[in-house]
Parts: sequence; structure tokens; C-alpha cells
Amino acid sequence: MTPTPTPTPTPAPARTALPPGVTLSRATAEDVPAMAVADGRAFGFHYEDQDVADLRPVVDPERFVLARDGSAQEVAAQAGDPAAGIVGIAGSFDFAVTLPGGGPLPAAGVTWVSVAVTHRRRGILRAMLDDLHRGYAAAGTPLAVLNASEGGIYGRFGYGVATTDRAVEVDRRRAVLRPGVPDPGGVRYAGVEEAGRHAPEVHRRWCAVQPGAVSRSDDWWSYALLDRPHQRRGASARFHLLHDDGYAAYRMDQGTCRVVDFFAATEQAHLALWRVLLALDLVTTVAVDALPADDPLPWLLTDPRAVSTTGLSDALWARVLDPAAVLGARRYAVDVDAVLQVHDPDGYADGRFRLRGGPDGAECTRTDDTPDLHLDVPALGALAFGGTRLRTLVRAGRAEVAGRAELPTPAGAGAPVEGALDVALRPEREPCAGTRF
Ligand SMILES: CC(=O)SCCNC(=O)CCNC(=O)[C@H](O)C(C)(C)COP(=O)(O)OP(=O)(O)OC[C@H]1O[C@@H](n2cnc3c(N)ncnc32)[C@H](O)[C@@H]1OP(=O)(O)O
Repeated sequence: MTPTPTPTPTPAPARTALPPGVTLSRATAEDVPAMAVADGRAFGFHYEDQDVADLRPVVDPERFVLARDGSAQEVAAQAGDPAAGIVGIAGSFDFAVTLPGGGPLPAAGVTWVSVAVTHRRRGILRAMLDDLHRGYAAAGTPLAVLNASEGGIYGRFGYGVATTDRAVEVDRRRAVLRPGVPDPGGVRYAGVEEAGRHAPEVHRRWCAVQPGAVSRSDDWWSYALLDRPHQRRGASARFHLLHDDGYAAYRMDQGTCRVVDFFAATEQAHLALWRVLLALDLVTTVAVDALPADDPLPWLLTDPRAVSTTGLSDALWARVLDPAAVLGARRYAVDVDAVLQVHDPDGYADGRFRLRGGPDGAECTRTDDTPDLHLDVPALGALAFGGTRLRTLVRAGRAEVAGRAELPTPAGAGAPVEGALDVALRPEREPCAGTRF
């Protein structure tokens, strides 16, 4: 990685022109049905009218950019097409995400990204993302996040894997809690109305203690709790379990209990909810798509192998647009004072930043001082959440120590740069998003 001496705060111009005849515009409410047709084609399903109506409260058209092919040939070909000439869609939800030790930080949750198969590999995705990223940067949104359909797409746009989902299957009959593990109780079943009143508030408290957590608006909860048949993927409707500090929802699927939401704001709630899930007599397997990597569940059992990991997948990808805002918003395991040189070909995050932080707070500002660490912008996205160690990124050549051999420490003695930063960036818990979008 080559050092670049001068910070470049302004975004570089778009590198890919749109194909002839294709234009970008913001969506309007009238576009939503046609967007649903285009989105359904890209992902292989049909939206019913009810599906479109259900989505309206959570899809804000103004946050979406549409690519339309207005060439004469295309307009003639598209007469009567319910997608109304839309050949590309990209948009976002208005989220907040939790950084290690920090409060919620505004983030654009990029979603609904597709380009018509008839128009692929002509630069339409690049143009749409460029449009969105410029808009976020101009609005002061420091971060964009997404779930990627394929792992090869988003690194080139500055996104790095920030959280990992661990899918597990719990062999319920083998999953015996250790003697002495308390029984906090306090779990009750509820109907959907009560769940709708309780779950959002518990989820907000869970977000406050869980790095990587993605916020949910009330409209998001309303949508999730509609629980339409297509949301169930062949399984039962949701069963709702409430605890004063927790919420879990599961579906039954031929002897398997599929946990679809699990949010515990306290350890008591975590234990109480798991006690109930593990007591479901007629269930052979309890399946969870996204158990945090450091979830204590296996340690609560006499046989930790009752919890088997069936998959590890990237979940949240993060694209830092404003390193000073992102790094200044999180907390650090130990005091740190270092200069980071971020390399961002698209310009948004490019430059040199001095980070002074510790367990109680941090500040990060642009600087001309000599850098201690060079890193690319996807690596910064990973480090912001702390789910990937700096040492791993150094081994992969995505970050490189430079300049001073040691960083100052409060005790006076210096600490090797890589080790000191590696420790400082570790989160209090492994990051976990809790919501896919
Ligand atoms: C956040 C989300 O919503 S994830 C969902 C993404 N959408 C899908 O998977 C739906 C099906 N796929 C598609 O709609 C399209 O193929 C898209 C959106 C992935 C790509 O759209 P396109 O307009 O073809 O991409 P575009 O031509 O702008 O390509 C930009 C760059 O990405 C690369 N690229 C595009 N698609 C892929 C891919 N699937 N895998 C790897 N690289 C890709 C291109 O090669 C190009 O690379 P370059 O910058 O080195 O030249």
C-alpha cells in the first residue's frame, strides 16, 4: 500500500457514464408498483397487490434512485410493460447502527439493488451507487451498510464485512442446562398486538448494548409482525415470547423451532428465553440463523456440542463515508492515539485521521501528521465494528503499519503499533446486526 501525503476530502467524479438513453431519477410514490415488478424480476418472485400495499410504509421512494431506459427502441419495446421502463433500482432505509461502546450512529441501509438482466454490465449499478453515496455524504450520513446478495460485488464500492451471522442448530434433547444455572422466569406468550407494543422497546434497549445492531422503526416492526404467509417460508405463523427485558419469536417447521427474532437486553432475559425454547417438548431442533459468535448459550449447557454451527456468513457490510464521525463515535478497549491513512479511490473517506480514544470516548480529526497505519476503506468498515481483528487485515495486506514503531501509552512506555491498535479496536461483544434487510 503506497502512502498518499495529502488528504482528499471531496468525492471523486463518477467514473462510469450511463449507457446511451439511460437516465437516473428519484422515485416517487407512483413508481412503487413498477419498482416491485422490476425488483421481483431481479430476485425471482411476483409481488401481489397486497405485498406492495404492505411495503409502502417502510419504503420511502425519495430514498430510491431509478434507472430508466428512454431510448426510442426501448420505449417501443416497453409499451405495456408493468415495470414502466425501470431498468435499475437502488435505495436505502434510514437506520441507526450501534458501534462498539457507542450510541446509535445514522446509517443508510442500502437495499433493493438490482439492474434488469437486459441491461447488466453497462455501469448502471455503479452510477446508481455513486448517486446514492453522494447524496448520503452531502446529507452528512457517515456510513452506509447493506446485506450483499453476492460477495464479489460490493468491495469495489468501499464496503467491507462488518458482522458475521452464525447459523446454529440446537439438539434440544441433548441441550441440558448445567446444574446451578438459575431460572429467572418471567417469560409469557403474547398475541401479536402485545408483541407489537413490547418488542420495539426491548429491541431499542438491546441495540444499546449490542455492537452492530441495526435499528428498527415502528413501521418496520409493523411490517415484520404482519407475518403474511410469504414471510413464513412454509413454516407456521410467529409465536411471541415476552420477557420484561426480552423478546423472542419463533415459527414451527415440522418439528424444528425456527427462531426468527431474539433480543435480550439483560443476561436474565437471555437465560429465561432460552429456558423456554429448550423446554419445547415436541421439538427436536431449535434453529437460529444469527446467533452472535460469542453468545453464552453453549457455556450454559452440560454438553456444548448440543449447539452445532451449521453456517457462517457475512451479514452487515459497512461503507465508511466519514471516518472522523465513525471512529469518533465508537469507544476503544484501551486508550489509543494513532494516525490512520485511509485509502478510498472514490474519495469520500480518503485522507489522514488522528484518532484519540479510550473506554470513555473518542475524537477523530483530519491531520497532516505522519501515519501509523495505512488501510483501505473496506478494512475501515470492518474495524469500525470490531468483528475482524486488525492483525487479520494486516496479514491479508489490507492494512499496513508504518511510521512510528510504537504508540504512546498512558503509562508512559510505548506499545507496538499493531498490537496496541489491535487491542484498542476489540469490541466488548462480537458485533451482530439482528436484522437483515
Ligand atoms: C444491497 C442489495 O440489494 S444486494 C442485491 C444485488 N442485486 C442482485 O443480486 C440482483 C441480481 N443482479 C443484478 O441486478 C445486477 O447484476 C447487479 C446489480 C448485481 C449488477 O448491476 P450492473 O449494472 O450489471 O453492474 P455494473 O455494470 O455497474 O458493474 C459495476 C462493477 O461491478 C461488477 N459486478 C457487477 N455485478 C457483479 C457480480 N454479480 N459479481 C461480481 N462483480 C460484479 C462489474 O463487473 C463492474 O466491475 P468494474 O467496476 O471492475 O468494471
